[in-house]
Amino acid sequence: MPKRKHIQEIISSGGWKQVAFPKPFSVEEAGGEAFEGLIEIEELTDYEIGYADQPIKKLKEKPVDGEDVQPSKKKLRAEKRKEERRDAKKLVKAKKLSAAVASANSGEVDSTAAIVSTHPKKLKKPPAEPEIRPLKSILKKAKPIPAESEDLLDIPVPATPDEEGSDSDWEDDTGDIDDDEEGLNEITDEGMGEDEGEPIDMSKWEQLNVSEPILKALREMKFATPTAIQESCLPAAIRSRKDIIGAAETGSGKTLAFAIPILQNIMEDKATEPAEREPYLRALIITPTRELAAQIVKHVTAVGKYTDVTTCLVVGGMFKEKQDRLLKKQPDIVIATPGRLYEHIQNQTPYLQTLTSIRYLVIDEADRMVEAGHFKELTNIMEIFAADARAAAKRQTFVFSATLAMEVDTAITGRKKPMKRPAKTAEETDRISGLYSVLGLKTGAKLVDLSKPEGTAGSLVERRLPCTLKDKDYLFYYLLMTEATGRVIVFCNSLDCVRRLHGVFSYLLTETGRTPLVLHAGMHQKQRLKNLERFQANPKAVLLASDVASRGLDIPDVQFVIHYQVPRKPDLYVHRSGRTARAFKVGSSVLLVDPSDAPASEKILRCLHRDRDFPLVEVDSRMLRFAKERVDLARQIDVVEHALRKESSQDEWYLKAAEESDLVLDKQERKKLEIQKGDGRSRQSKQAKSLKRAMKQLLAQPLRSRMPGFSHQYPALNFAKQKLGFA
Ligand SMILES: Nc1ncnc2c1ncn2[C@@H]1O[C@H](COP(=O)(O)OP(=O)(O)OP(=O)(O)O)[C@@H](O)[C@H]1O
Repeated sequence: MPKRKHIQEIISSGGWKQVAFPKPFSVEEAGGEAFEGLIEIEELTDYEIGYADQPIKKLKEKPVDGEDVQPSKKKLRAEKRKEERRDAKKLVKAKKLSAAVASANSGEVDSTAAIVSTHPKKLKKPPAEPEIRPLKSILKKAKPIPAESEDLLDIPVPATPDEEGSDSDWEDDTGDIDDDEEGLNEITDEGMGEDEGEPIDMSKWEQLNVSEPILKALREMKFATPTAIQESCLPAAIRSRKDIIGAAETGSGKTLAFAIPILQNIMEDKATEPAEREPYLRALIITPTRELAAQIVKHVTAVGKYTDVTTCLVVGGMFKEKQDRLLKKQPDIVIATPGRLYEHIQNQTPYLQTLTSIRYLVIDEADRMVEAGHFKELTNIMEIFAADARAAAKRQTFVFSATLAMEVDTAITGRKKPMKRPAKTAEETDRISGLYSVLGLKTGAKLVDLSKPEGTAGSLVERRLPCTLKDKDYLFYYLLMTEATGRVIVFCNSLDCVRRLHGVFSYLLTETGRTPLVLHAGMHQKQRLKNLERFQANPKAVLLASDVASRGLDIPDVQFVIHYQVPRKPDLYVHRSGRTARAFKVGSSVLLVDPSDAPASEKILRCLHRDRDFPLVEVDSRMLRFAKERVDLARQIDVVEHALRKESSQDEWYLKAAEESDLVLDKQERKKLEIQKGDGRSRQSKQAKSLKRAMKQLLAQPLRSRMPGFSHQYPALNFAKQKLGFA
């Protein structure tokens, strides 16, 4: 319904002028009684109307060129009339206010006062009269007033919806609306600029000394509060510039716990250094995987968006020449994997020749980085750093991981009763103290260990599904069909396992819109990144991965992690599971435990201080039957497709070899090969087609209609327990 417009005032610079009628005026014709007694009709010339929602800003005066602008007599009369009206209004308002105050003091509710409070527009006045201020603005601004200074306007009148946003003073008070006049008026009409969203209170970050450019980015990212690890690390890292050893659960924001101090400290360094100083490499962040390095670049760039700090990614699988070009731009921070970084050092890439003088060093996933036998290059790099003692003394080092404080080398046999973990100091913790010497940490480093004995994220739901090797695929698909229906990461211990699962489930999952993607170290880097992008783009995607994806990857909304094979090391279990339940969101992890996995599973429980096994996944036997039916068909398709692929590649190889050695194949041989190339005529090809048709039919049948009475609630029947004798 259109809003009725309230006329606030009419200002005229003209005068009243008689309206002439072409014929004598007739009361009857004009509408009868309403016009009785009418003598003449006059119209007001040259006026402007002010509506409640559109007040008059200023009367426009149009001076004639070369003339002094003198107000006409008519104009002066109009001004006078306007002033008289204003005075009269003020008087009425003042009386009403006095009445309101009197009634407020006496505890009575005065209806007149209520009207005043609900129509603050009527309190509007020219700026020259500050003694009458809109109630709402006063109430909003009201601070406790000492008894003796209480004045007439301190009336506790609640705001009404009508008042909301109807007064520009009120909006000025909020302090977060553009103070442009036009804008204010627009917002007044719409009511407090709802589109702007709630202002974000960043005071928690401010208390940690985070500077404005970083605050601005955090505000945009809607990160209103620091996480516990950030809260604990930032003061020591920013104010005291201490070395930091940080351990906290997966997905708890460790990246920003080092990224913010580094950005902030670099900004401060730049501000205090002579402007003419040549750019130099200030910080180095080393991570175990390329994907993680690329992700850290993104995080640092996002939070450093409003700073002048620059970054560069240096990882394997990228053209070295391109990296050389990027390094020539003299970035402030290099984020690298150890192998490629060391290659650059050996090749004497000019910008990295000043590497030892870096002020900030981060070793992310540090426990993995210093593991014996891994990252030999890192040891070499650390030796280069250690050689310059003066630079080392000035350097601030950050060492982070979710499993930094975990004792992972517990023997597989002989389950011990979990012991209460004693509090650790930096030097007491074996794994951590090892880092001191390897990474050249200074004494007095701040140890922030927020990791819990149970190791995994608090918001993670952990379960297990015992199975035989034969049933593993069925139960795996059962999970994908029933519970793990969102974005899922499936971890395997070997590349062979990843490849096999991809083969078996490729067609089946693709048909249900969940094309499985693979990620392992044996792939081209470009394909790795592409698959990760595709995984992030599909909310139902399934990623079949090796442990290259287990650490650090922060993919939003991963609903489920399935350990198709139990990891052989407990810290890997923590990291794999940590790809879900990130940033305190809920997520699930299931261990598929076949008999060969049992010892590793035991080890995990022991290391993570669990006194009982993970709870079991409940399995609905009827649903499992459908899973079996589909998986069996999928396996057949895989066998035939595999044979086809093999044949086709053999033929191609044969033809190519024949071509290269100028062998002339006779017609018959060529024909035979072409038939076998599988263009729909070969036996396997036909078989594959018919199997796929069968699969389509199977998938087209809604599960519910095939199971009368099935309610999609899983009855408490545990097929696995019963069938496999784990009950
Ligand atoms: N203060 C914050 N408020 C809200 N979200 C945050 C905050 N800090 C970080 N995050 C988000 O939380 C997620 C996890 O952060 P991050 O990747 O740094 O975790 P992590 O502790 O390094 O995990 P992992 O141990 O697996 O490497 C990211 O998406 C990050 O953007």
